[in-house]
Amino acid sequence: MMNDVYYMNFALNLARGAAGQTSPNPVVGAVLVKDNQIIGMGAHLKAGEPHAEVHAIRMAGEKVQDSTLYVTLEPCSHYGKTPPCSDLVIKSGIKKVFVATTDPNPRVSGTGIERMKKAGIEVETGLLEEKAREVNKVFFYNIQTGLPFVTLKSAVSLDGKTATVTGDSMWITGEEARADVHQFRHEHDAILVGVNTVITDNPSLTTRLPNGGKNPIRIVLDTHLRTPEKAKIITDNEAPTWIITGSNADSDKEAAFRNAGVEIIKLNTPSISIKGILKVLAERGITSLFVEGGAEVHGSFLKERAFQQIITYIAPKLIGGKLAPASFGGAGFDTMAEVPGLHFKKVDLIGKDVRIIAEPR
Ligand SMILES: Nc1c(/N=C/[C@H](O)[C@H](O)[C@H](O)COP(=O)(O)O)[nH]c(=O)[nH]c1=O
Repeated sequence: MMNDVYYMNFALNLARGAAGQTSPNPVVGAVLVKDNQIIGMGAHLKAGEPHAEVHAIRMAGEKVQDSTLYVTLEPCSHYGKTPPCSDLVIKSGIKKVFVATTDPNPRVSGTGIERMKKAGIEVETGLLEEKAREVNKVFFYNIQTGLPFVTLKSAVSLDGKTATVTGDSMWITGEEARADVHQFRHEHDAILVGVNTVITDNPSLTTRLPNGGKNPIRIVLDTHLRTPEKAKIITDNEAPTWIITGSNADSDKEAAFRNAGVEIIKLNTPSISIKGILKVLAERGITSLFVEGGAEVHGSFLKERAFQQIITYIAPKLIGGKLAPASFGGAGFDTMAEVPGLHFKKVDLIGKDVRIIAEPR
């Protein structure tokens, strides 16, 4: 006899499977059960396509009558690109619904549940709520703030260095850790680096997972438009590239980049503020941002406390050198009292390296 937690975990795994595919929508999983048999399952796979509940109900067919639905997010009650799922649940004759967590959108939160209860369906909320919120932390943050969820990523030696004193950094972490990064690239709408990283590493910033994956939009913070015209991210046509510049950037170079299909976002201020660009990116539909550095960029995000999680890969190596760069540059803080506190959310061994996922307290 499988229990309710088992079925909701199954629905959460279905939701997680579509991570990186559904933006700007959340990931959602649904499982239909009758007489302790799974009769239907589904996940929301892409914005604009059917929701998880629709797939599960279609799979169940007429068996859906008097079944129990386990769904990781409250069934919608508004007409988006598809009709409301709460109406479909009612029409299908489902007799009980477990909802892991309610919709974070204050405008619709609880209305889907109310509608199903009014129709005589037994509804229980909160089963594995913590896990359900974690799996959609990007969506929840973006709905509630209107800003992109920001992840900072760095790869350091055990003594916190990102390169030797001569700038050599290939490689600090091993193949497994470097491959692990690509899953996060796949799951974020955009990836951001500073122009110094483009100049020193000439990265492609694309997602190379064994079975493909979605390339994030590539964003370069480049106040004075110093990005090399021959850089991979300008010439490879693998993914869109946006360069964010200050108001004094050289407009001749701008034209050359525009001709290469690069989007130039020229701010009306000479310098770049992180909070300012997050608003600009939100207006352009970016709901999640993966920041790969370098140190100056990380230092700016830290100073403005403009991040929601930090992913750090630590290699079992000691680079040393007083002048070797660390992962956070910039002015830093004068006193420990100013230093933002974090908490370690997840610690894993990835190959020979440690991966720590931390969040602001
Ligand atoms: N030097 C290291 C890293 N270095 C990361 C670089 O800053 C840059 O993001 C990479 O060169 C990415 O290149 P591409 O986009 O894959 O072509 N990143 C890592 O995780 N480990 C390291 O040892």
